[in-house]
Amino acid sequence: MAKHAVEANFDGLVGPTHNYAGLSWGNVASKSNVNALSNPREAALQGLAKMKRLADRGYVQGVLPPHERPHIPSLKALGFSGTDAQILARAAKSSPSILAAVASASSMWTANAATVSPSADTDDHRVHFTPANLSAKFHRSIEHRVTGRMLKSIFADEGYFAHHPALPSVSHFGDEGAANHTRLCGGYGDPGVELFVYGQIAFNEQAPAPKKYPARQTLEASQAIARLHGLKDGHLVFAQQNPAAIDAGVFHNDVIAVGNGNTLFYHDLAFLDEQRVLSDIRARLTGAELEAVRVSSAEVPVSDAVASYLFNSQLLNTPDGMLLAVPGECREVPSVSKYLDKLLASGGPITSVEVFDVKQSMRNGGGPACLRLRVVLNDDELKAMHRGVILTDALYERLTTWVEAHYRSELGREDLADPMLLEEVRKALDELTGILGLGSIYDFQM
Ligand SMILES: NCCC[C@H](NC(=O)CCC(=O)O)C(=O)O
Repeated sequence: MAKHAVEANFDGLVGPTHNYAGLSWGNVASKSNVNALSNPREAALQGLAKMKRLADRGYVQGVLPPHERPHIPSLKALGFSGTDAQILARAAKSSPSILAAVASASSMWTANAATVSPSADTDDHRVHFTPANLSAKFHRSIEHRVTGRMLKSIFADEGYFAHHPALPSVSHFGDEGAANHTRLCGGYGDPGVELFVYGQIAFNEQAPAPKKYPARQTLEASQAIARLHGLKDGHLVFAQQNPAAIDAGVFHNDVIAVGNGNTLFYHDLAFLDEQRVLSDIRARLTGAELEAVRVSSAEVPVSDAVASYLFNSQLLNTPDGMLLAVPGECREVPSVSKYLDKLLASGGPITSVEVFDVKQSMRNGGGPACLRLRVVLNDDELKAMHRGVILTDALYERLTTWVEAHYRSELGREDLADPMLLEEVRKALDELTGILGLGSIYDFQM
C-alpha cells in the first residue's frame, strides 16, 4: 500500500552577496545583466515572500540557508594568502573574475543543489540525495560540499535518508541536479517515473551536442545518480535535451519543461526525441495517465520562453487541478501572456496561474522553479527531518527581520572586495544557523 506523501519545496534563501557578475556563459539573463547593481535585500525579501505565499496556501515550504561568500577557503586553495582582508584585496587586484565567482550567491538556486529520489522509487525505500557537482561553472562548483552538509544536517536520520557525495567533478560527469530531473507519478506516495534530461553524451563524441553553448549535464552523470539512488529500469527514463534549445539559451531542462504528478508541461523544442520520451514515460507510469501539455514554437517561440521563463514555473497540486506559479515576466511577453489565457480556458490539468515577483533572481537567470528543491516525503519522513527549516509565520517574521538587519540594498562589483562585507556575511550567517537550529555548517564556523 502506498504511504501518504507530500511534496515539500525547499527554497534557497538569497544570500547577502547577491550580485550580477555575468558568470554563466549560455545563460542569457546572466550575461545581459553583467555589472548591473543588485539589491540583495530586495532579492531575499522577494524570495521569502514567494515562500510565505506558498506556505499560506498549505504547501510544505522549507528554507535552505545561503552559503558563506566570498568564500575565503576557495581563494586560499588558489594561492591567495594573508589575512582575510589581504586575500580579498589581492584577488580583487589580480583576478577580479575569480573574486566575483567566489562571491556569487548562486546557491540560492536550489533546483541545482541536488537530485532527490523519493523512497517510493528507491530499492532500499529511503530518500536518496546527491548534491550536484555543478562542474560546468567554477562559481557553482564550490557549492556541493556545503550543500551536502546542509542536507545531512536537515535529513539526518539514516533510517530514512541516504546521502551520496557529489559525482567526480569533471566534465564527463557534469551534473546540475534537479533542474534536469522531473518525477511523474500518480499520488506522491506512489512509485514514480524519474525523467533524467541530459545535454550531451560525454563518452561519445559523435552523438548530437550543442554547437554554441555548453551542455552542463551528461548522460553518464544521470545514469550514475540513478545507480546510486537504487532506481530500477521501471522507474527510469533518460532523455536528451534538444541541442538547439541549449544553443537558444536553455541551459537547464527546467527552462523549457516542468512536470508534476501525471502532468508534463513542455515546449516542442524541449527534447531531441519527443515521441520516444512520451512513450517511455507512458510505458512506466502506473496508476495514472500521462497528461502531456505541449506548447508549440508557433504559439511561444523559444526566445520568448527564455525571456519570460514560462517553464521555470512551479507546478503545484490544488484541490481542483494544478496551479502554475509563474514569474512576473510571463505577463510582460505578449505571446506568453496570450498563451496563459488560452491554457486556462483549455480545460486541461492546469487550472490556475499566479504571478510571483522574483525579478532580482530572474536577472541572473533564476525563476520560481530554480529557487526551489523538491523533496517528496511521506508522513514518517516528514516527522523525522529537522523541522527548524520549515517556514511558519514565526520563522517568516524572524527571517524578514534578519534580512532587514543584515543585508545591503545595493551591491556592485567593487563591493565584493570590501572586508566589511565578509564580516557582515559571517555575522549574519552565524545568527542564521542559530535561528534555523542547524548547528555548525559553514567553514568559518569550524
Ligand atoms: N537554475 C538557475 C541557475 C542560474 C545560475 N545563474 C548564475 O549563476 C548567474 C550568476 C552571475 O552571473 O552572477 C546559473 O547559470 O547556474
